[in-house]
Formats: sequence, C-alpha cells, structure tokens
Amino acid sequence: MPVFLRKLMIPSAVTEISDLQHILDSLDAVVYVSDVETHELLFMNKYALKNIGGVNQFDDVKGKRCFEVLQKGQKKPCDFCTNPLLPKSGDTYLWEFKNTRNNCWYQCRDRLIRWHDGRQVRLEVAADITERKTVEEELREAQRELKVLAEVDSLTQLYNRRAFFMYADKLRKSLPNSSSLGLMILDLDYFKDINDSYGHEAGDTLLAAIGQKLLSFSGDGTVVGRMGGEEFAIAFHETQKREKEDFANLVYKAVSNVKALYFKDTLQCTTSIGVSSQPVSTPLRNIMRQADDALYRAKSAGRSQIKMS
Ligand SMILES: Nc1nc2c(ncn2[C@@H]2O[C@H](COP(=O)(O)OP(=O)(O)OP(=O)(O)O)[C@@H](O)[C@H]2O)c(=O)[nH]1
Repeated sequence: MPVFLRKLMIPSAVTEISDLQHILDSLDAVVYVSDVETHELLFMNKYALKNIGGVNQFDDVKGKRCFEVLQKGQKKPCDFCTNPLLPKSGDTYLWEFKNTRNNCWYQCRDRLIRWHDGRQVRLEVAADITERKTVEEELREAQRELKVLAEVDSLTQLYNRRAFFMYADKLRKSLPNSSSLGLMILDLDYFKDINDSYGHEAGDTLLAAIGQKLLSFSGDGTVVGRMGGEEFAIAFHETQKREKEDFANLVYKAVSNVKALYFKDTLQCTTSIGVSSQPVSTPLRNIMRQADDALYRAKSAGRSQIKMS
C-alpha cells in the first residue's frame, strides 16, 4: 500500500485505506501522481501500470520519472507536458492526448494537489477515448471523401461545374479591388468524332488525359473545372505575369498537344477557347457570359482557335 495513502488516512483505519487502494485499482481509468518539479512518479493505479507502464506493480516503476514510464523512449520531460498549464487554483485542466506507448487516446483531467509531505504534485485521471477518437476520425474522413465526391469530377479530377463556380467566385472576391479576373472556356473540337470512331471509352481516356493536363494549371490564383461533357473553364487572376492572351495560348497548346494512348490508337484533339477578363467587381456570371460569347465566335470561325471578348 503506498505510503501516501497511509498518511492520508487516519492510522486506525487500515481497512479503509486498503479499500481506497482497491477502489483506485478497480477504476477503468488511468490515475497517477507525479512531482511537478522533479517529475518523479509517486503513484500509479493498476490500470495505469498495466495499460501504459506495462508492469504489474508500482515497485517496478518506483523512483522513475513520469515521462520515462508513461511515454515511449522519452528521456526528458515531454514537450507537451501540461505541468505549466495546470491552474494554481487547483481547478481541473482538461485535455486530450494520444499516448506514445500504447497509441491509445485519453481524455485527461489534471490538477495540482498538495502531497502529504507538502510538495506540489500533479494528479491525473485519464479515461480511454480511443473508440470515440476512431469514430470521429472515420467521420472526418467520410466527410472529406463526401466533399471530394461532391466537388470533383471523377473522370478528370477537376472541380465539377458547381464547385468551379463556387471557387472561381471565391477567387474573384479574394482579389484586390484594382485587379481583374480572367476566365477562359474551352470546348474540345469535334469530340463526337472521337467517340464515334473509337468508342466512348476511348473518348473518356482522352478527356481524362486532358483533365490531367488542365489540372496542372490549377493552383495559386487559378481555378480549373470541367463544366460538363467536353467543356472546361479556367478562372484566373490576371497579372502581368499571367496575361490573358499569353495564358490562353499556353493552355491552347498544352491541350492540343495532349496525346492519349488507347490500345494501339493515339488520340488527340484541338480546342476552341473563349476568353474574357473583367475588373473583379464584375459578377462572375457576366464574365462567364462574355467568355461564352467569345467561345461561340471561336467555334463559328472554324474551331481550334482563341477569341477574346
Ligand atoms: N467519352 C465521352 N464523351 C462525352 C462525355 N461527355 C460528353 N461527351 C461527348 O462529347 C460529344 C460532344 O459533341 P458535340 O456537342 O456535337 O460537340 P463536338 O463533337 O465536340 O463538336 P464541336 O464542339 O462543335 O466542335 C458527344 O459525342 C458527347 O457524347 C464523356 O464524359 N465521355
């Protein structure tokens, strides 16, 4: 029986002391006490000894410091040690933590208490919340996957139409008032012929390859999406470095040069592009409409070309 329990209790009440020890050892939670200054472990209940310390009795860890017993390969006080954060008032400090020895998550309730010899010690009571954490993580992962499914076109990995509008408008609103938002709409030329000649699956292969190429243009100040079928769009912050005509030429060349291998056939197609660039105060729908008009002119003029609004 730990000395502190003996000293905490009235000497005659030995049965009560062993009851208290029994209660602490029967708890389905970690209970330990360590010296705030020296980190020396002063008490660990059975649950803590067995589940974290990997030993059966306190004597096996007696004289060791908390980080040596409670953490894996720890030679000095932990970086995340909460001793400095424990309220001087004696109130509980609540935190959650993944133990490095058994990889279990714990919700820890820590507080400063006065030990029987007068030193200040830390009392921790921690419940295993691994199951809850696992469910939470699975839920977060499912939410991430749902978000991707809701926003990303599975064939090309580009934003779908709805997500494109959302992120393009977000980009527009994030830009300085004095700047312009460029928008280009690309529509592949005679794509029906690809499907008709090689089959729908072949068409998918080319669309995926073009999507992959267009994805390489997404990033800082650029949003790329598949608007549907064989139509794509790029919204971009027009800057001196990314001037609309130069950028459209770059994209045109990149898309026209995509070669997709489908069994023994190499598939390729050109694209028509309509471009508009307007002050960021212009609603996205208006910029889109202008780029669409320019695309219509590019198609009417014979395809495989760029028209500016
Ligand atoms: N393989 C495949 N084809 C698609 C997909 N979405 C749309 N298409 C095809 O794209 C073709 C578009 O045909 P049209 O609208 O006539 O356009 P086009 O043949 O590209 O001709 P222009 O745009 O006028 O140059 C159709 O054959 C659609 O079936 C898709 O996800 N996969």
